[in-house]
Amino acid sequence: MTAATVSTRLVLVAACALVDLDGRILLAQRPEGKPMAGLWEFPGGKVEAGETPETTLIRELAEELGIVVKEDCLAPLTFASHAYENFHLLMPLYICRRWEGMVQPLESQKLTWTEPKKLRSFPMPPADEPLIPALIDLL
Ligand SMILES: Nc1nc2c([nH]c(=O)n2[C@H]2C[C@H](O)[C@@H](COP(=O)(O)OP(=O)(O)OP(=O)(O)O)O2)c(=O)[nH]1
Repeated sequence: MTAATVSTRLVLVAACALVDLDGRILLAQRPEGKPMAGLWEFPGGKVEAGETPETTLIRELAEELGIVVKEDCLAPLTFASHAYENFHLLMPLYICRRWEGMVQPLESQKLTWTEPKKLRSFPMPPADEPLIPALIDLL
């Protein structure tokens, strides 16, 4: 089997950098018991059958944070393409500056708002590190 035919599972995850009025970004800590527990990530989740990345984010942001986001408030910024051991992650990253409701940790996850230039002080999944310069440039 050549490298080109080795099968790897492609997992599509939609993620969102929520940006507040001070230009800070929301990170959520992955809970104990999950892979990469303790690392800080952008809210989001796997795109399920029948969903678009935008509808996934609208669902996940409501479930995880209790906020209502409209599709036209989700702006694509960049994406991650990263080979994990068991799957290949393809993760579009959106920016959202406008939502309804107060951000709450509905899944008992720790949340933090951080300035873009301090993002590197939070341990993040390896797929996320290449995304940081795009956020610093934008904000
Ligand atoms: N939401 C999010 N997921 C990320 C980021 N970076 C990164 O590598 N991931 C990975 C972690 C997971 O393997 C996958 C997200 O899927 P998920 O949140 O539905 O998966 P999970 O492991 O928490 O839980 P499960 O649904 O598989 O039980 O993408 C990120 O910044 N945000």
